[in-house]
Amino acid sequence: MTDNIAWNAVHAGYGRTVAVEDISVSVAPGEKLGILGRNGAGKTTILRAMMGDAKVHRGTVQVGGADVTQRPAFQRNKLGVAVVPQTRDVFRSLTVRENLLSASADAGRLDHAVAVFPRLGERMRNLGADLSGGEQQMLSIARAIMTAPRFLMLDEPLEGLSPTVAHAVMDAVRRMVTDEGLGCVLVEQHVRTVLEFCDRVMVIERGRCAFLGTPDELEAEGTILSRAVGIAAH
Ligand SMILES: Nc1ncnc2c1ncn2[C@@H]1O[C@H](COP(=O)(O)OP(=O)(O)OP(=O)(O)O)[C@@H](O)[C@H]1O
Repeated sequence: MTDNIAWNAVHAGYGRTVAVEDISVSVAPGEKLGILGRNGAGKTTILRAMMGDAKVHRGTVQVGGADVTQRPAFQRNKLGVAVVPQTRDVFRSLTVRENLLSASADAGRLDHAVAVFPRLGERMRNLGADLSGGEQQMLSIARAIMTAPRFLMLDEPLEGLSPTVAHAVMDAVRRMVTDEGLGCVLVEQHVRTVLEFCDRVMVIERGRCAFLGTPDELEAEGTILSRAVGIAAH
């Protein structure tokens, strides 16, 4: 358990507002947790609470057994947690290479990032602004893995991507989970992708956990999916 990241009875939000309540879940190395819920349910806030970007009113967040609730945001990254935000974290005026090296100057990590996303290797001298949406998403994920995280949290990484590119992105993440033991938290609107990719799924409904279990258990429940996510189970 001490290798995990964990949310322990977390109430979190912005200023005095509480956006999520009583969230408890942990993710082990090599595990894939999906978070589903309607728009505004609180999914991003759960990721932000882990990164120190949302205020934790009650409860604690832990990385590798250490309570990081009161620690500054940059320290969470140092401890091995990275997030790929929904906004795609890419500098448009820098080349792909400069984008990667701005996340970490470690040239060895550059080789790793290109091995994960060979397409970026062909675009090293292109500006971030000149990349396709799919390439920008690959670069955003590649920037996150430059810091050699043990846990990667992805916020709606497939938004706006074609099915082929979405497949390539998820394949790359899957390889890192399998080959490197990366722990993964995936917030995604593509419900089928979450059910197929993840070992466990948490469903958030109006800021609270409505379900936590395996994809099979969730599909068996049926009504939660249609109520909290808006799709039929089958
Ligand atoms: N910076 C902020 N300041 C104040 N309230 C915020 C802020 N960010 C989000 N909220 C509010 O917190 C609640 C949860 O938002 P959150 O972004 O976590 O939901 P979400 O499930 O990720 O939604 P979406 O699927 O639309 O991205 C919403 O009511 C939202 O309006």
